[in-house]
Amino acid sequence: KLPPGSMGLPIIGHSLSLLHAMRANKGEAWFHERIRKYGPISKLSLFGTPTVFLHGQAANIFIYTCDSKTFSNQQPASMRRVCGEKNILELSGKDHKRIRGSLVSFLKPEALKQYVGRWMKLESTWRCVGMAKMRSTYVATTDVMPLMKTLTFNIICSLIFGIERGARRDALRGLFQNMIEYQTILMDFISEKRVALEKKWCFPHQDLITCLLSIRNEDNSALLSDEEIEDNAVIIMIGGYDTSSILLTFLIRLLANEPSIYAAIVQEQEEIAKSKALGELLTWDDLTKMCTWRVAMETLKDNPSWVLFLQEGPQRYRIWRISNTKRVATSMTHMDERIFPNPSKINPTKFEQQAPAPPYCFVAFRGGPRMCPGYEFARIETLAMIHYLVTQVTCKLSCIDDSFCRDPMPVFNWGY
Ligand code: HEM
Repeated sequence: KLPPGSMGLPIIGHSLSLLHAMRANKGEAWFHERIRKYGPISKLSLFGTPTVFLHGQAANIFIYTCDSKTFSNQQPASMRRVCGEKNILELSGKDHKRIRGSLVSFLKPEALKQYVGRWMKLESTWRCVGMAKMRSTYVATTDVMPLMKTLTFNIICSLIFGIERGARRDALRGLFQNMIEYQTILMDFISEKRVALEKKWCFPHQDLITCLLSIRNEDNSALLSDEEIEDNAVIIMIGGYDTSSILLTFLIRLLANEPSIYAAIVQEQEEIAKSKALGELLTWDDLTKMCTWRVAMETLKDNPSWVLFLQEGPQRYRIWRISNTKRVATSMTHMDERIFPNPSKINPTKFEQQAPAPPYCFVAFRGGPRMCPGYEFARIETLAMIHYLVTQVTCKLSCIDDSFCRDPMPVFNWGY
């Protein structure tokens, strides 16, 4: 039996109050209040659909490991139109395993290690966006989010297409706003790279596209179709661009707000910089030594940047007898006192001092068979960026208002 009020107003349900809370960046308080009133599992009506609210480690394990008949990972129709039917988020079973295996063969640490030097040449990226010019003691914070977007876009272009500068990359950035044209240019890239591979003008692990084109079945036929490569290059661009730029923006905001954390990070990064000869690049070993990633994890704990859409599969999920379950909140475990004591206090040593969090409780990168395959790439990208940032410029907030709202991704009120 449902507690009175748990479903909200007829038709509207709780949509307006949740939207209002999210826009005011009080979404978390809204969810806490719900847990307090109705417990960790409750039913509500959101955006015209009956919805289940689940909270806790067991709920996360269930959501992240159940089969696609219970919940499918399908994205909303608008997202499907943009990313195509063959993108990894839409797939399940053998197809999901095949595509994921191909992506992971390029994104796993052993593979990334070979490219770390190339990608870590971020100084050139900084120069491209005029960062080097800002060697003063002051960065205009209104520029942080767009700047991070430019930088992460450039890096992801290097990862997917192997292009590091030039008019073609600039054109891609403009086209990314218009997906149809972007997809056309992507198909051109796939054809060009196929020819380049045949003529041995490039090597198979040069970039993501050459890697995916080179993976073969036992009979030497291609493992992935062009459509699969195209759709997954789009999803990597979307998955690895907004998320990383949002993480970096939150991290820079944190450094500007927390002088002691900032000082510790500057000290760590300057020691690494001093140990290098002039022009020597960061290495994989440098990155693994950096405690700065713990601060990034704390930032992600507070601000997960991914919205998860799940849909009920053909087999109805009977416990709650919900006919059309649409959205599930999973990151509330980050704020659970019993799992992360004093959860909203940013303390980078927390991950060091405490026993590791129980599985499926820190879920900024999800968990289980669909856990983010870009985790290691996001880690090296973030660390390299912060290394160059704190050793070259000083971060200060230039305005008092550093608030943001969720739409549903974070939108920084001072950012655009
Ligand atoms: C701070 C950075 C990042 C965060 C917080 C993040 C977070 C996530 C999360 C929560 C998921 C699960 C989505 C779901 O449940 O449907 C996911 C999936 C995924 N992410 Fe990331 N991600 C980040 C960076 C990246 C990067 C850099 C790449 C690629 C280079 C990437 C590629 C993907 C892909 C392909 C999936 C789908 C995996 C699958 O369905 O098997 N992500 N990510």
